[in-house]
Amino acid sequence: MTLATQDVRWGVGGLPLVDGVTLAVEPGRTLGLIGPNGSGKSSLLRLMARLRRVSSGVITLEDRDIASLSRRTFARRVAFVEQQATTDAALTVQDVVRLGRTPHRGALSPWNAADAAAVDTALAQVGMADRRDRLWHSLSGGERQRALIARALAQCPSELLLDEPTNHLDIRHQLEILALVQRLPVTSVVALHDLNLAALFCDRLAALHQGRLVCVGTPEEVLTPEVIFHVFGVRASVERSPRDGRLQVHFLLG
Ligand SMILES: Nc1ncnc2c1ncn2[C@@H]1O[C@H](COP(=O)(O)OP(=O)(O)OP(=O)(O)O)[C@@H](O)[C@H]1O
Repeated sequence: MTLATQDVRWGVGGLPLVDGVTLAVEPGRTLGLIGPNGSGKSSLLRLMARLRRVSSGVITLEDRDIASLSRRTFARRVAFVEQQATTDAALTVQDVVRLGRTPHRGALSPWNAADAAAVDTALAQVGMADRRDRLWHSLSGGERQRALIARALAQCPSELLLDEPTNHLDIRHQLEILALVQRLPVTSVVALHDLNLAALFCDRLAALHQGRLVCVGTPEEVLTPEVIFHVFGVRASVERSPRDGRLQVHFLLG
């Protein structure tokens, strides 16, 4: 396992917001975090990204407590694309993506061919190469999202954490970005609201409810009408598409 959480708890003012979560992500696979608003997905990702410290329990990367790793070692391995991340409006797309190279460069080392290649590849992967000179403030919400994903990819991480990466994206870019994440030889943890996209692109899913892990397994195991009702309070039927055999969640109204 590359990234794993063991009985992780975190809360504010005595209120548990992540409550005893034990999870492991298999190398190279994509784990989807699903759950309603406020169920703890972002909080868990922020703990895994070391932006917060666990109150108890441990998060490990290759069996080492992430709290014991140097900042640089951690940043060379793990990239995080936050929800609603902001950046300096005076920067260009290219400037922002170049920031992803920071963990790989010494304070005095010059920008080199490997840095440039990583930035070029990342921009191409998210379809932003033609907008590399655009100023941040001139970008649409979806273009910003793609630029932030490119910054994470330029970091060349072995673990990629994504909080609602498809939030601002049109359907083509939603499909392209998630297909890219699935295809990349990195271990990914992705918070997603769209259950059909989660079923399409994640190898395993973890369902959170009120900070607790309710169910973890393959999309078939997790996306059952019972789990969907328990977690989201919504009635659904789950079928296999006669066209391609993929799992499809239909929400039942009324
Ligand atoms: N710093 C904080 N102080 C107080 N409460 C917080 C803090 N951070 C998160 N919370 C609360 O913790 C709960 C979990 O929030 P979190 O953002 O992890 O949920 P989420 O599953 O990512 O939700 P969403 O789907 O809306 O993004 C929410 O009730 C939120 O208000």
